[in-house]
Amino acid sequence: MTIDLGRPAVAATAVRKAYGDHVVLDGIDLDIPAGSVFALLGPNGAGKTTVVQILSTLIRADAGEMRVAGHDVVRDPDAVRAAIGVTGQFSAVDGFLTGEENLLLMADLNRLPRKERRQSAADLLARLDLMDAARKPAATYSGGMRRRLDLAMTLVGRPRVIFLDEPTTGLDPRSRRTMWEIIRGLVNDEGVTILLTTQYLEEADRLADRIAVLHRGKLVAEGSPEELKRQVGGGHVTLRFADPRGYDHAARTLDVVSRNDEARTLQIPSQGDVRSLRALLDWLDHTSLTVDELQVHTPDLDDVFFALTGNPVTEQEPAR
Ligand SMILES: Nc1ncnc2c1ncn2[C@@H]1O[C@H](COP(=O)(O)OP(=O)(O)OP(=O)(O)O)[C@@H](O)[C@H]1O
Repeated sequence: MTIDLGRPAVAATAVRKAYGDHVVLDGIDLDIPAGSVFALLGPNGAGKTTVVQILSTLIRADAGEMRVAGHDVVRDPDAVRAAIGVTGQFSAVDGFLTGEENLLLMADLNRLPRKERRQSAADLLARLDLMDAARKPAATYSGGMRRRLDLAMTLVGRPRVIFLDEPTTGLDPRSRRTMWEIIRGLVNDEGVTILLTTQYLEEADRLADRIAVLHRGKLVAEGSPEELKRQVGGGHVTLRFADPRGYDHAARTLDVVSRNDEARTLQIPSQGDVRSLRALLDWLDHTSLTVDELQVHTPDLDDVFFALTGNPVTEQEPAR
């Protein structure tokens, strides 16, 4: 597999798409270096799937220049299709076939040499943690297993650029973590480029080298996870105190972002990292204050949207 590290795997400028007078994408620019993970973050209806559909040649933009894996999306869609893999919210998995049969079928469709097909299927089943279920019908798979099989099917064609549309939406935390490990492994081991869409800041944070936030048809922020979190802030620890004296003392001494005198709770800014939590716990120990409850709140999509747009997350009404 060729790895063109540093060269853009996806380069798009001024991409526009409207449905009637619904402007879904209002001039979007993307520049994704090969061998990196890029996360497009936004709530329901923000236009994330539309971006994936346009870049993967499934639908046409109204305007804009787009190149994927070096090929022009409009003028050379076949070359783009040959270089990419897409897994979306609607899976290509056939429930009547076993995991292995689904992969062999895909190998067939991708015209893999006959003697490589079984090996390719076996390798992918191992890599995607599906060995135990290889001979079971996909209809019996859990949501996480189905997503992994779907991704395995995409990998049969050895794509250089992979679009993952909300790869973990609806999965339980354990399946989500397994998926994250697999995605990160793909980038580290094979140098593929991944554009993933997500509604979860935590997912973008864990996986992406760069994150862009989509809001009302425009990218309202772009940067590394650290840059974005710095911009957003929003992390805090909530402390609930057992008695009013302790509460008053803490309220006077700590750096408090908000307080609720009735519930005797204080919110202290914190990114939730071990060092600042330890410092806070040490201080509580030292002062012998009794805390009934401690809750850590790490920034999420709500915080991102509030910080960047002044609006809470709602289903996105596209620009008109
Ligand atoms: N074929 C279509 N005809 C009309 N409107 C459409 C069509 N496809 C998408 N839209 C609208 O475009 C907007 C963006 O949709 P899109 O699916 O790209 O959002 P999304 O960010 O992927 O959201 P979700 O997380 O719900 O998938 C929505 O308002 C949607 O209703």
